[in-house]
Amino acid sequence: MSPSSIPPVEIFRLSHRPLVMGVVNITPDSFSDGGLFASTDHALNHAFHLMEEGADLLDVGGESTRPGSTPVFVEEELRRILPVVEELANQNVRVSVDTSKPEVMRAAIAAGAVMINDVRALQMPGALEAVAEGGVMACLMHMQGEPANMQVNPQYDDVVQDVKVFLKRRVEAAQAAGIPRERLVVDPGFGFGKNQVHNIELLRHLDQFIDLGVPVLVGLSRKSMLGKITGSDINNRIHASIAAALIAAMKGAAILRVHDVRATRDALAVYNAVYDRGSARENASSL
Ligand SMILES: Cn1c(SCC(=O)Nc2ccccc2)nc2c(=O)[nH]c(N)nc21
Repeated sequence: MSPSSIPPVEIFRLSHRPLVMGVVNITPDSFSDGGLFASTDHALNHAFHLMEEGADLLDVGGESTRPGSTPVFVEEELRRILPVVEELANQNVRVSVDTSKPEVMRAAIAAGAVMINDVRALQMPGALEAVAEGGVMACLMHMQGEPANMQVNPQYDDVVQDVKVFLKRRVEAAQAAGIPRERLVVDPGFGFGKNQVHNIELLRHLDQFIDLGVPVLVGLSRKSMLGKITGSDINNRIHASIAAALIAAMKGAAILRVHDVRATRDALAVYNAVYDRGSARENASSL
């Protein structure tokens, strides 16, 4: 495990690109894991497995944001994630916490989280302050509507421009709240209030987000956008996920949020070997 004593911002300066962020769901109804990780032990076992597979950091979530999911109370979300975040941070694992609630942010940061991954882009009252005071990184993601209704009838004038303008405004709001640009990451939010055409458009023009001047995080792994293209069900989307990961990498993504860490790391190693974008570590095995 790399030392987590490295300041959060260093994540992007000391490592190869794109980074691989492994997904650890601690939600009974979590989408692709079907509640396998309902307990702390299951979650920790999975987390350490993902680190062994080569994850650069993990995204720990205690509230499912699947379409139609119902919100979880603060107490329940804290009960789910804190034991996992504390143990992982103690083991020098870089942990991102997927939450929109300021109270959960503050507790997660105190427990050792180095990033807050907010699908609501720090729009909840108190969220900007929690991250600014916590001194950690933040991922600002775009979502249209709420998980309960976001897929009912998503509408955009121009999905790429509309999402880009939203993210630009959130970056500005975060900077105004005292979060420096080097602690920010943006994310178009695939599947969060987007239909198939919107999702494809966003991936095709992902490079448009680079000029926002902050790293871009992408979460495509196993999502229904890929299932619609291949006709594969949720547990058979690894090939499509790898294809999507490489497209995102070619278009400049800096972090990939994935379920299948080893497969993604291997695919990126081939990509980096050809495009020479990896760190010395990537090619060390060939010396
Ligand atoms: C927390 N979180 C999620 S959860 C949805 C999910 O994985 N669904 C899903 C997973 C597997 C299969 C089907 C759907 N997606 C993102 C993302 O794209 N970006 C950022 N930053 N955070 C995210």
